Amino acid sequence: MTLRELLQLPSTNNKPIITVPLTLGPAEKFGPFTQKLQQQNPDMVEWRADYIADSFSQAVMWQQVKLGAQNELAQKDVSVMTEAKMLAEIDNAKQEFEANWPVMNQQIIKELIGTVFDSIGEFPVILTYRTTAQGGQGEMSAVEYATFVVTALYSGYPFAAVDIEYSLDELLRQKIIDAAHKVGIPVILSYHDFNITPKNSAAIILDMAKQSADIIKLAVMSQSEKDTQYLLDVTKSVAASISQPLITMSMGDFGKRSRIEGYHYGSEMTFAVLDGTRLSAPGQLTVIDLARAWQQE
Ligand SMILES: O=C1C[C@@](O)(C(=O)O)C[C@@H](O)[C@@H]1O
Repeated sequence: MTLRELLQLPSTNNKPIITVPLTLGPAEKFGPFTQKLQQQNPDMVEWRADYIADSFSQAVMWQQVKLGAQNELAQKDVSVMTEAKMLAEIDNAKQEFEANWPVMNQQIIKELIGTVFDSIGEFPVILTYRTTAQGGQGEMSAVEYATFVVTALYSGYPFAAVDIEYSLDELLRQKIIDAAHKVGIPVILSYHDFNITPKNSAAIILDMAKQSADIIKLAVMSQSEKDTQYLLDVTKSVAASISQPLITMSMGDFGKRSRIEGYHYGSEMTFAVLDGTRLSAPGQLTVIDLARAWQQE
């Protein structure tokens, strides 16, 4: 089965799936992104939740509640004794907040996802949260991260796929895979190396293909034309020998070629940006650049 078929995307040409990362933070508006998205019309959007979700974490939300209560108190004209008593009460309220957090967290995550789906309309969405250790922006612990992703999967919103990193703790990884499969969402198992192109890239892909994931992705840093050609050759040599669709790319300037030509070697998706300022990985081209390069093939 091709990746297009698996993700139920219409097939308009023989080109790979173009996915645009959505990397908006909490203070940013969706409008300009949505407008460009509709103009440029890629196949999919990858919601990089790590750019925004931490702003709604338990610690951040408690700080907001606490600050609100403290500000209210500061405006009241109360004695030192009363103030001390009320401050102690705020601290007690923390326990109540913690007890209520799981339900609040579910509601917050659902609202956040609702905003994303409302903003990008009909475009299929890949859910990705990547921690700083995995090359992303997220600061959640592995457990918080897994809770976030599983909650998002169970939110009822129809994600087209979920992306998880191969380096994630195996038990947590399986928990996410099981949750995704329960609600019929395909899993992209990803491997990133932001420094080099590992010499054993083929073995890494074959190893990942043994896991119960539906799509395999490898993104590695290219430091030379040779690295990029190696990655393309590896892609060609393993794409047919694994049962899942494969996505590969060389990151960095040397790797740009792989984002254009990868599909000739068996990579079925390429990531591109709507404008040159919002890269989610080094070396990404714009959708317009990609189209131009394909016209010249
Ligand atoms: O895994 C990938 C590929 C990527 O790292 C790239 O190099 O284009 C960009 C990420 O947003 C995405 O999750």
